[in-house]
Amino acid sequence: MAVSVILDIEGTICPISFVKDVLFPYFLAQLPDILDRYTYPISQNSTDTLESILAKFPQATLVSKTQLHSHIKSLVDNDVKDPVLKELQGFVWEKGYHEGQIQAPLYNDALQAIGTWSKDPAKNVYIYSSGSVKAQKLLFQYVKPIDSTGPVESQDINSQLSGYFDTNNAGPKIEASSYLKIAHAIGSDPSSCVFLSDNPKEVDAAIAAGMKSYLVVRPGNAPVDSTATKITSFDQLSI
Ligand SMILES: CSCCC(=O)C(=O)COP(=O)(O)O
Ligand SMILES: [Mg+2]
Repeated sequence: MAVSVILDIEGTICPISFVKDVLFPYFLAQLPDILDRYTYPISQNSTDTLESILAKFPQATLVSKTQLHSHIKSLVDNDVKDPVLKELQGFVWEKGYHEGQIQAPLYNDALQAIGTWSKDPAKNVYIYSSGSVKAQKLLFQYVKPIDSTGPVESQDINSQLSGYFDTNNAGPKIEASSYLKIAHAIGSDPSSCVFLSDNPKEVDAAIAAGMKSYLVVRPGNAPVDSTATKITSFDQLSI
């Protein structure tokens, strides 16, 4: 039976430091200029893509640039996996990736395994991240091996992936129902799915849905208390 491998991103295939030290600071640096483009309160009927995303933040925060900035910054500072923030971040990071300021460092074992699995007719690789589908596609368009030094040409590995899931199209990552939804969407029985993540609550939710799931432990990840089977490299998997 075909195996569907479903991968988390941050802390699983790329370091948390890439998100915290590169993506988030880039986003926060762009934010004041982006908020300057609009008049306040933010319109609920705008045809402008970014303004229509901003309009989804709580109404009370839309009254002034200062209040909206402070709300968004607090979500980022506290690493809140807020779907509206994640949608906005995808659009803001786009410029950084396209202009060559951002490249995504992927762990070598993950990069190699994705390449190998994608060539195997009995395996498909999917992504399930809190980052929006737009942000996921950008990240996989501008990949570099984690150990590369100096400027390297980005690799676009989107063709190796069979589908993308986020909290908008699948639901919260710590609920079993989201994993059942993904299995249904990709036409796989949960028992044929393997989910890999650094978050024990996500691993537990996938197992509760009937999937196999492993906790990925990477350098820089916070210590976790979990009874789930742990791996430190995708090389340790036999799937
Ligand atoms: C692909 S978007 C960048 C990462 C991000 O914003 C995020 O929240 C990642 O969370 P994950 O579910 O992949 O741990
Ligand atoms: Mg993660």
